[in-house]
Amino acid sequence: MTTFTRLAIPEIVLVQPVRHGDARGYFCETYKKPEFDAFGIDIAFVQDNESLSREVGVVRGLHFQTPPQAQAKLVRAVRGSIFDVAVDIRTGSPTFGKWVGVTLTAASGDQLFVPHGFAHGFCTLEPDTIVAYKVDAPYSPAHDAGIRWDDPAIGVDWPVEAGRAVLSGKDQKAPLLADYASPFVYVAAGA
Ligand SMILES: Cc1cn([C@H]2C[C@H](O)[C@@H](COP(=O)(O)OP(=O)(O)O[C@H]3O[C@H](C)C(=O)[C@H](O)[C@H]3O)O2)c(=O)[nH]c1=O
Repeated sequence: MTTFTRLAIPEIVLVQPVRHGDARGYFCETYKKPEFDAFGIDIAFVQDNESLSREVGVVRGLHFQTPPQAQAKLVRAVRGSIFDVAVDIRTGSPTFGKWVGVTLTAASGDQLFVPHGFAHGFCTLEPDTIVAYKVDAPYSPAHDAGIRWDDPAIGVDWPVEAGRAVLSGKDQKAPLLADYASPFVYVAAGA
């Protein structure tokens, strides 16, 4: 059975599927909806993504899609490894502007679930790292948004020096969280 562990921000969940090893290698059910339903995550993924980052220190993020095309994500490294980060951008949240980060490696098969209302990004820890992730809304350029990866008010402890990060032009120009009117609003669990 897959293990689900809520992290310091409880909406962010470490997901650890079982690998069935044998002399050939292993078999792993990398996603099984009934297990997510049983844990209490009601999700219907509609798109699978994959990105290759050739260098160590590639930072992709901090990204999200705005409502009504907000995306929850289930992220894993299928080659190499990443430091994966989620930032709470839900206005009114007790953890607004706070972040959690975990190391995801192809070797471990660990995954991170990031729900709506969180910016997501990662930094590669090995060359030629491939990241695969499922999303529950299709890509919508009109709803694609981001905040600065190195926003000092968020203070993500990235494993790369600021001047050595490999960034897209878009990510270099992203706004600080303080300068961004987040469209996400916190709703307490069970409210
Ligand atoms: C996200 C996405 C991108 N694209 C196209 C758009 C560009 O022509 C090209 C690269 O896009 P971008 O620079 O936004 O790719 P990343 O920097 O890896 O973005 C991702 O980075 C972080 C880690 C995320 O969590 C998001 O899923 C996503 O924003 O792929 C598509 O065609 N479909 C898509 O779903």
